[in-house]
Amino acid sequence: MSERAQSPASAGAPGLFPRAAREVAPGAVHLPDWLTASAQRELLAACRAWARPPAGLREVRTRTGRMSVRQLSLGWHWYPYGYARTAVDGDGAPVKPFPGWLGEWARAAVAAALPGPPLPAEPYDVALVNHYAAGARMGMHRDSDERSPAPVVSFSLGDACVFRFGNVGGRGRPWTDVTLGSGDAFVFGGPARLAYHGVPRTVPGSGPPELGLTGRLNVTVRVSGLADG
Ligand SMILES: O=C(O)CCC(=O)C(=O)O
Ligand SMILES: [Fe+2]
Repeated sequence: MSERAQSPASAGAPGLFPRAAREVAPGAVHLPDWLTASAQRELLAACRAWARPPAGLREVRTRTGRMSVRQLSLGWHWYPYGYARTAVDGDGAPVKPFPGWLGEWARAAVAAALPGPPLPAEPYDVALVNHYAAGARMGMHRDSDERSPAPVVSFSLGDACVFRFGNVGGRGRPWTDVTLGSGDAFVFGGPARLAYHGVPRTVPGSGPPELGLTGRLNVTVRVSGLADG
């Protein structure tokens, strides 16, 4: 992997000695400490505004039951198992817009994590925000409702978690467990784009106290591949 580029979000941070980027599987790269403390505060403030109704944080019911995370969407509303323009399994309100700056953060992370392939031609247009209270988890799944092969970019805030990154063949082993901490980014594209992954546990109380977040937030940024309008 080439030397790590600096993101707009981490450029110029004084005294920051980032842990090294790590390719967990071909196409899947962990970028520790990708967001500065101020970028984390900015993203958290945005999440708090997005979390409010209409089309705010909600419980998600899947085929197999209720998810323990609470979730909201931006750009397109994800529900099991598709995308809509309104919170069809929530309050029915129009989904909040996807902010351009978040797409720029995602593209910067992709450029650093996967320097070989060209950046996606289509703009990032969807984000899913998940809140993990103590005890919440996410089972092994694939992000397969998008029609674009563009890499998924995840940003984490607050409590650390175990992020389990598996394979494209099924929910089982082999997998690699990665600790995602506050400010970390994780990119999965190319041969890893449709790999199974999940969050078996978080570490309650492990987030940076000065951030003031209880639990864990994860924001995954995606290209829907769906037509506008
Ligand atoms: O919380 C995470 O780190 C992963 C979230 C995830 O896999 C998803 O939203 O599809
Ligand atoms: Fe996912």
